[in-house]
Amino acid sequence: MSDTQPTPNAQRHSGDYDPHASSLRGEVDPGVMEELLAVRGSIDNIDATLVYLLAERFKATQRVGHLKAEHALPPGDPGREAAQIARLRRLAEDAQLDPAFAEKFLNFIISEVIRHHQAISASRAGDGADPLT
Ligand SMILES: C=C(O[C@@H]1C=C(C(=O)O)C=C[C@H]1O)C(=O)O
Repeated sequence: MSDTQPTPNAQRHSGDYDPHASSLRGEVDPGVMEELLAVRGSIDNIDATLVYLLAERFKATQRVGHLKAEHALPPGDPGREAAQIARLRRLAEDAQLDPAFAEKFLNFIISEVIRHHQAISASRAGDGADPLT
């Protein structure tokens, strides 16, 4: 990359991350290690993308949290969640991803979102609780 090009966020904020860090050094054939590192480069790119996607999703759900608190709506919406989970399970099947994993992953995220919504609502109610935002 030339000096005049802006550095992508993923590289700018990677700190002292060593993409070659491994406990396998010296134990693996150098050719195998080379291939492993090439694949790990893709894994690192995917992980960085996941972080950015999750950050955007949480920005959106925080807006929903404030809207719900403002209008005294409950933090969770089980009807919406059931529809989301059914949809994600179908998408996972199409993508050859384990649907049970997709469901568990979405439930994990949603439970964190609901926790945030509860905190937003509590802080609006003036009970001194810190919002998790
Ligand atoms: C974001 C919302 O709040 C909760 C979180 C959801 C999510 O993370 O997708 C979905 C439903 C709600 O339980 C919402 O109601 O849309």
